[in-house]
Amino acid sequence: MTGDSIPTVRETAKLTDETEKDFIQHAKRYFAMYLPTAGFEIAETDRYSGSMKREACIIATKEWHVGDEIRHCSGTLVSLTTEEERALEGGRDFSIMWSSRKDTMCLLLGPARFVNHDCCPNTEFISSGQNAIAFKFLRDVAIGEELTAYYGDNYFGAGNEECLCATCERNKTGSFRTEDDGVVLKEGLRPFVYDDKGKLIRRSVLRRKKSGLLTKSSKNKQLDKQTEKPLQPTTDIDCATGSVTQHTATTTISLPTRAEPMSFRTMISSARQYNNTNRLLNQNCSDNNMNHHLSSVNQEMESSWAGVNVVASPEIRVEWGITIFRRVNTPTHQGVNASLSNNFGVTGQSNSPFTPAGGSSRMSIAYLCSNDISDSSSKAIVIAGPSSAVNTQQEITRRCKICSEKYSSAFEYKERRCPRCTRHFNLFSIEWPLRKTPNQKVKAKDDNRSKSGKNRVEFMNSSRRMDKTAPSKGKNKQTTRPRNRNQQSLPEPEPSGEWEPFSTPGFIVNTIRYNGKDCIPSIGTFHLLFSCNKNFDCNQNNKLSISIRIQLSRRNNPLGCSNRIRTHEPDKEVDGFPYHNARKVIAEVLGLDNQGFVPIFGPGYRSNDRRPVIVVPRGHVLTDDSSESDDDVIMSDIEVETSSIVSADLTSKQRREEDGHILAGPSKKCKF
Ligand SMILES: C[S@@+](CC[C@H](N)C(=O)[O-])C[C@H]1O[C@@H](n2cnc3c(N)ncnc32)[C@H](O)[C@@H]1O
Repeated sequence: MTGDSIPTVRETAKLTDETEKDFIQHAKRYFAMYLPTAGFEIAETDRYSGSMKREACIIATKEWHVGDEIRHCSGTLVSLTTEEERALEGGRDFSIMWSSRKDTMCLLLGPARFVNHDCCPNTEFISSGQNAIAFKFLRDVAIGEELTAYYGDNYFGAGNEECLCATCERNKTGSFRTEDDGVVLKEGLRPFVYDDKGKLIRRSVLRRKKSGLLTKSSKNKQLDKQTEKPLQPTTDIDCATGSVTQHTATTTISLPTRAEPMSFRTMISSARQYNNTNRLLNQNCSDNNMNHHLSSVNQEMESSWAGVNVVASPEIRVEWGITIFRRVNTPTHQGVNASLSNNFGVTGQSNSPFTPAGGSSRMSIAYLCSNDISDSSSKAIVIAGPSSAVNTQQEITRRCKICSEKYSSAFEYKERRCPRCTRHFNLFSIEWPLRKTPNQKVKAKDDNRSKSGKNRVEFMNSSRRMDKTAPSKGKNKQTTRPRNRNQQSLPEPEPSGEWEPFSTPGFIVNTIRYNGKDCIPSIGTFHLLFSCNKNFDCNQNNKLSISIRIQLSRRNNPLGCSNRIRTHEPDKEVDGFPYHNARKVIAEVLGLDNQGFVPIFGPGYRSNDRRPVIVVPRGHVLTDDSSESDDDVIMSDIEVETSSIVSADLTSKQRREEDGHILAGPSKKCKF
């Protein structure tokens, strides 16, 4: 450590009284996801991107009932200037909403922004303080069910014609309607087809192409906010029968004039605007029908899986519960592929780089495609239907012993657990979807760690924890070693392929102090990033201010990806650490042994390989007092010393070479 005084994040990031408060509040919004009472988690889905890439969604981790409010899944609305709106238009997918209250376009930020739209949603937006929103349940929701809300009548094109929600699928509305595109779509398939060049394309895009509506230039046209048109008729869909009734509403909203039909970001009515529709919709949403639908979907999945074998290349890219790889499949097997579980999402053409449907340049898509799918040199994975002669070299499909979902054995880290349940276990030391409440000591089952009696997590305050743990040995990171050198966990497959350019300037965290002790991250490089909302997220008042991420480089990343340290040569020491269990290593490094540190990833979740992580002592974060969630997270005990990153936009190769070395600019320290 150098220097005595440690500037705070406030100083480093030039926060004012106002923005510092907002900043912390916003960080807490994300941290609240990890409270035992949160009742939801961010998961992944391929529903809204046609199995070509993944998007985030929110799923319930506990049962919710009509009228319940889910306060921890919150978000804030930040007004956008016209310039900002334009800037966002071209590129990344933020949740742009029209707020009638503010009378302006806004960004919805915070975990709430991962709630997807459904025409028959199970939640509705509710106000949760000034500029903040949360959700109220309109139906009972079971564990594992996706939480959805109604964005508006024209969010996904006029009358939501491009909507991909489960209700539209069931009712053959939105993107699932078949009547006017001349493409025969088999029952059960997603609304994606192959175009003349053999590329997989969204049906609505094909339709527009054919009708001459979609031209290159039209894609880039800016939103013309000036044009006011009457709100499209409100549509009531009977979730059960699919019958549609239209009502005319009196409110006006802005509609774009661009030639490209209104697409995702084009139009959202405010939370208030959809309420009437929503109420009507929900009168028609019967749980029985839903359940019936769900069970038929399950059956469909089940039958699609029967006889399906998967042949994987030896090089499979594994990220935190997500495997992304190039795959090949034939159109004749679309039906099978479309029904596969989350781990098998991508459909593409053999030997041809994949082009995202609709030319979308949304962030999540860009990441996934450029990482994996467009890399034509990467090895392919073949999904073959029942009739094919298949080779079951490496992978077999398994059913998770915890959640019963099917997954590929290639993604298995712990015995018979799917990636999601593994991740959950790594985070919370208890099986999905449970979370321990403070003072609850749960013995981990079926896990090596419980056998050794180690790694049981107790919740306690920091003073008790510090009493119990041995002081950190040595100040130098190179000399800090874990106590248990015998601890081993399964090595993971190394990711293949290039890393993405890393474009967010920020800081390298050289040291971490916890409760005044030197806690030097010996493994990997911590990047404390102060990024503006154009990149990830922002707080509610200062639109271009910071969000916090301590990001770990992927190589040697103790917390990112699968929660294990990646070594190129498993079982060898990395900076003096011989084993792979990241959480344990961090705990060791921080002198906290097995008391539990929680890797937290927050803003930017979707950019899968940029897992923003902050290390927060579990005892601090996971209090059970949801009414005072703002005070739950105490970051002040963690101090970090940073160097500014002098170079941005590194290529993956540069990044690999320069990690932690050349990049280091002037050294700074900050304290939360
Ligand atoms: C507020 S975000 C929701 C979170 C999003 N899935 C993500 O990963 O960022 C809105 C975006 O999600 C996708 N989305 C959500 N609901 C959808 C639906 N019913 N149909 C099509 N796309 C949807 C669209 O890409 C939309 O722009």
